[in-house]
Amino acid sequence: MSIVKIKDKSFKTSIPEAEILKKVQVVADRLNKDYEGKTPVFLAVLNGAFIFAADLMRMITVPSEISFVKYASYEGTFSTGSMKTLMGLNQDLAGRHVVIVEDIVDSGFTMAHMIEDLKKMNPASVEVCSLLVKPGNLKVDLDINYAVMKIPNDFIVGYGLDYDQEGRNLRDIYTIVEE
Ligand SMILES: O=P(O)(O)OC[C@H]1O[C@H](OP(=O)(O)OP(=O)(O)O)[C@H](O)[C@@H]1O
Ligand code: HPA
Repeated sequence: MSIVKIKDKSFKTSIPEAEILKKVQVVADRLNKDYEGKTPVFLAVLNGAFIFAADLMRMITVPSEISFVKYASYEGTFSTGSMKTLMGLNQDLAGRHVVIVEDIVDSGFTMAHMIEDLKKMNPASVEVCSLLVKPGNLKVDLDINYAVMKIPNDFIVGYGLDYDQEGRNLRDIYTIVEE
């Protein structure tokens, strides 16, 4: 086990890269079977999903497209507190089979919001493919058809996920060490 320090916190190895890749392959195999003949559009959510998306897409063998989208927050200028807007989507999703590629579903609010936004565009279907899910922290009712791994509620970094924007480049996934 190795320990890394990022800013004021320490993290220990919890899921090595080789194990992650084996599990991503299992989900990629399912996607290849389920989306045969459908030419899905994968929508990867920046920033966190960039590494997962790169590995997953190289395991996808059916004809498909990928786009990268981002939620931009505008805080403090609305009476409701904060509002998030989907950015970077520049293609018509009407009638298309959409697969959202996400690094983590934690409370589930981001995914619930995104599914709602996408459904307004009349896609043929919308499914979620998330590297990680924290079932113990879900605050909304979500159907995550393609979850690579389920993990406890602890804060994690690495393989695209950050702590205060750092640590995304770590190859393995690390869990916070409570002091
Ligand atoms: O289920 P939730 O509680 O909504 O949390 C999950 C979201 O939080 C993280 O994104 P973040 O806004 O930190 O941006 P990032 O991808 O740039 O790190 C992560 O990438 C998910 O999109
Ligand atoms: N780590 C990093 N980013 C996150 C997490 C986490 O555990 N949950 C939601 N975004």
